[in-house]
Amino acid sequence: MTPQTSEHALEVIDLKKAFGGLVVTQSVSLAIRHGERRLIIGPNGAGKTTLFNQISGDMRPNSGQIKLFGTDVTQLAPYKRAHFGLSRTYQIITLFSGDTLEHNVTLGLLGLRPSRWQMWRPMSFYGDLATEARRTLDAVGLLHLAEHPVSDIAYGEKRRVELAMALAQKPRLLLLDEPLAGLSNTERAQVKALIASIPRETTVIMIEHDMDTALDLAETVTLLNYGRVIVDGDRDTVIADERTREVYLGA
Ligand SMILES: Nc1ncnc2c1ncn2[C@@H]1O[C@H](COP(=O)(O)OP(=O)(O)OP(=O)(O)O)[C@@H](O)[C@H]1O
Repeated sequence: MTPQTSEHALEVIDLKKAFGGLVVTQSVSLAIRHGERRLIIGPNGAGKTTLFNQISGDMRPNSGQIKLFGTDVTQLAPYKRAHFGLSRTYQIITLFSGDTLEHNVTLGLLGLRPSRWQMWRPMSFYGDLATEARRTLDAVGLLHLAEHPVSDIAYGEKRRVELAMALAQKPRLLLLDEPLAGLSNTERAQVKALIASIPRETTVIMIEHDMDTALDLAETVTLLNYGRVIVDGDRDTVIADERTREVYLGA
């Protein structure tokens, strides 16, 4: 398939998804430009993660279309979408806790390679990947912990490892699912700075409940409720909108 050019990094067109009788994505359409910083907000259960799952290919919609950089990827498996430059983090940390940070990042990088991880092979076999993994850890200020098991490090540090793994793939489109959840103020500031430093070549879509922090990072905002887009547009307009206050801020 030849990737097409488009002014949009992502287009979601009339997407629908139901779990049995529960409709969680109701005719959702979105258009996100190259380099845009989009925040997705909405109450618990609004369907934010389910929308991400469909964009990443972890879940298939019942109907509708998803286009990455102008190419319809609706029927493609997640790893094929990754080839278009899509990368994501999950709401729940997905690292292997018994393994070292370096090993985890190496595994993440390996996801892009045709070869597969062989447990009996020494790390040195994956020389270039291990070097890249260490560079990745250095970029998020965690190189000194490279040899430590993930179970030894703080929650905020795990979040940074996860983010670093996603960034190491040099994504063109990055989906961040609640990257600030459960962090202390210090950790929040660190992760926020890391997100702010993501280059413009990467389009960023972020789900986040912590509006105080996340709004600074966003240019545009989409408010979801009961699986529907309620308000969509530039940040200040969405925040000032009556419907946002009704749904999200409870005013
Ligand atoms: N695999 C599934 N099977 C059945 N129902 C599901 C499944 N995944 C999500 N749901 C339901 O879909 C609805 C939307 O869930 P989703 O996690 O997308 O919401 P959310 O906006 O991300 O919420 P939160 O802010 O709490 O993370 C919820 O009612 C949830 O229980």
